[in-house]
Amino acid sequence: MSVEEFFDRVISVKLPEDCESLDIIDQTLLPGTVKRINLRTKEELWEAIKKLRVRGAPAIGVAAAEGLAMLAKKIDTADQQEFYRQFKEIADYLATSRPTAVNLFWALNRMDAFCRDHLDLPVDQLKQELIAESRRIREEDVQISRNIGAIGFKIMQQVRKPGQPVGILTHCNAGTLATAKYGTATAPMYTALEQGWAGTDMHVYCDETRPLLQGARLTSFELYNAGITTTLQCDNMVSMLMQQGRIDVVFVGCDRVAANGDAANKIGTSGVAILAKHYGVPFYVCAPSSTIDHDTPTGAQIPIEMRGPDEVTEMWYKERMAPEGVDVFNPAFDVTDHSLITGIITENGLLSAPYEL
Ligand SMILES: CSC[C@H]1O[C@H](OP(=O)(O)O)[C@H](O)[C@@H]1O
Repeated sequence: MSVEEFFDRVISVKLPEDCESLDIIDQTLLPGTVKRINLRTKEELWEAIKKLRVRGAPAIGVAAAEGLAMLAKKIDTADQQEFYRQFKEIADYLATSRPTAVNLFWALNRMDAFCRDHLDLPVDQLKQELIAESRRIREEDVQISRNIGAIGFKIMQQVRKPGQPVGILTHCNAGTLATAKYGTATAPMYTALEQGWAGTDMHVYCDETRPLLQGARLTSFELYNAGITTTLQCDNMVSMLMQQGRIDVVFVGCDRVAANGDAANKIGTSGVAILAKHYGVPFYVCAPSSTIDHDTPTGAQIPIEMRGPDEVTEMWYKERMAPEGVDVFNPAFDVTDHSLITGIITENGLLSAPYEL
C-alpha cells in the first residue's frame, strides 16, 4: 500500500461534497474495527468529540469547523441575523465538548469571525462560503503538518547514529488520526517515507498511553500499517528504553502551549520529558501555531480535562481491576514544563528556549 493509499484509508474526518453529514472514523473502535460514522446533528458531533470518537487537537479543530459548516447549511432561515443567532448557538454548544485542546476554540472562533464578516451575503451564499472556509482550515492543517514534518525529518537525520535506524519515542497519538492528514508528532516519520526512507530506517517506540491507549490502539496501528518498524511498550517502560540507548529523539503532539512554552499534552507526557532530560534525549513538541495560546501565560492556567473512573478501572478489562467505589484520579492531560522541551516544532519554524510566544 502506498503512503497516499494509507492516508486515504485512515483519514479521520471527511466532509462529503453534499455536506449532509460529517463522516469520521470512530476511533473508539480502532484498531479492531475501521468504521466510518455519519454525524448529522450537533448532539452527534458533540458526543463524538466528548467520547473521543474523533480526537486529537487538530482533528478536533477540523471536525468542529467542517461540522459547524455542515450544521449551518441546515439552518432554515433567509434572515441573516436569525441565521447568525442559530449559528452562534451551535458554535457555543460545540465549545462545551472538551476543555483542553485550544484548536477546538480556535477553529470555532475563526468560523464565527468569518460568519460575522460575511453577514451581508444572502444566507444561501454565506452557507457555501462557510463550507469553503472550513475546507481551507483542513487544507491549512495538511500544509502545517507537512512543514512540521520537514523540520522533524531534518532532526531525525541529525540524531541518527551511523548504520542504525533512528530510534524515536512517541506518546499518545498525534498522528494521521489526530489531524487532517500527516499528524504532527508522526509527520517527521511520514515525511521520511515520502523522502525515500524505508520503514526500517526508523524504529518508533509507541507508548501504549493509558488509560485510553491511544498509542497502542492508534499510533502503533498507523505506523505498523504504514510499514514503519514499530514497537509497542507500556508507559512504565520508557526509562529502560532510554537507559539502553534505544531512543535518539522524542516527538510528541500537544493540545495547548502556554505563552511561556509550557505544553499540555496527553497524561504521561511530562514524565517522558523528565526521563528524556535525565538521559539526555532531545524532546520535541510538535505544535501547529493554532495550538499556541498566547492568552494563557503558563501551563498552570491551562484547563486540564478530568475524565471518569471507568476508563481506568474497567474499560479494557473483562472484570473490574479495582475495588468498586475506589477513588480514581484520571486527568486526560498533563503539562510539560518549558525547561524540559528541547524545541517546539511549528509550521513556521523550530522554536527554542527561552520561549516568549
Ligand atoms: C496532534 S496532537 C493530538 C493530541 O491530542 C491527544 O489528546 P486526545 O487523544 O485526548 O484528543 C493527545 O494529547 C495528542 O498528543
